[in-house]
Amino acid sequence: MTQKVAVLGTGKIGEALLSGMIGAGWSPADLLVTARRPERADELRARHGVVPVTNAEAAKTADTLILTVKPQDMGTLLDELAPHVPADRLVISGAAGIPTAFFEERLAPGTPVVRVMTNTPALVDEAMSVISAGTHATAEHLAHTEEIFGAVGKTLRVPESQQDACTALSGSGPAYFFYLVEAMTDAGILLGLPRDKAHDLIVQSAIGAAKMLRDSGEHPVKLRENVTSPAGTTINAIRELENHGVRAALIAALEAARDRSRELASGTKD
Ligand SMILES: NC(=O)C1=CN([C@@H]2O[C@H](COP(=O)(O)OP(=O)(O)OC[C@H]3O[C@@H](n4cnc5c(N)ncnc54)[C@H](O)[C@@H]3O)[C@@H](O)[C@H]2O)C=CC1
Ligand SMILES: O=C(O)[C@@H]1CCC=N1
Repeated sequence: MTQKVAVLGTGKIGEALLSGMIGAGWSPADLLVTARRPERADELRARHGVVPVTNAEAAKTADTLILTVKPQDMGTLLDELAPHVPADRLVISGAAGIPTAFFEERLAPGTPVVRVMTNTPALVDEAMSVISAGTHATAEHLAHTEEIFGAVGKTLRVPESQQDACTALSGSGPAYFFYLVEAMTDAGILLGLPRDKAHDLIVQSAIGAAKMLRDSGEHPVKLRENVTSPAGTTINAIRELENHGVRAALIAALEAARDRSRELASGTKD
């Protein structure tokens, strides 16, 4: 039997996932989508050939439901879905903060729930998706979730107690790198480079550094030491980063993101 997968609330993350799944060989005819606005549903059908349905239809028809609405919209979506979701459906949440218990309390007893935190590099099949089982999710449900999210990048299983930390690290992680690139490009302007050239230099340096981090097997400290010549340029920059507390700022920033993820657990906090 064909496995139908529905993405409910198909915004940025939902569409990235769909696109990756189709690229990995899923048939668009087996992918159902829901959207709040009819124009958005039409756009998704035109772009990907997927099948727009209502939330209730998705709940009745699909074997796997992937919920990708904002955490603050999850309670309303679940109120709408709960009467229609049979207990043998796999429900995957892609929302920040919301624990699997939130879904289990609102859906039929025994419904398997898996929580996933992915990130926007899903758009280029380089996502990091972190996966945790709820009370009733089996090894098979986790494997199916890995198959879906494996279409857009890497996956890692973690205990649900680590999800808020992972959200701070990899869920929000791309934003920190974009922020760094933005700030370093400004520095290039200060040093007299045209913006487009500064941007290209930084982006290629970021790609090179990311590949070395992933492929060299070296610790980041060693990689940084290799750049840092005695009495050279880099150590002067590093001293300024330390003087300005950048390491402490990053630690505090990620702690704040983790705390916000915890706050979102109720599914109502604006
Ligand atoms: N943007 C990011 O970097 C990441 C986001 N997430 C999580 O993914 C989820 C989605 O985030 P985005 O894609 O950025 O948001 P988004 O706002 O682009 O997409 C959410 C979509 O859900 C739709 N929606 C809301 N209520 C609905 C309903 N009842 N029925 C049908 N559609 C409904 C909205 O119209 C919107 O198109 C969030 O829970 C977020 O925490 C996870 C990892 C990374
Ligand atoms: O900022 C957010 O809440 C979402 C979750 C992780 C990345 N973006």
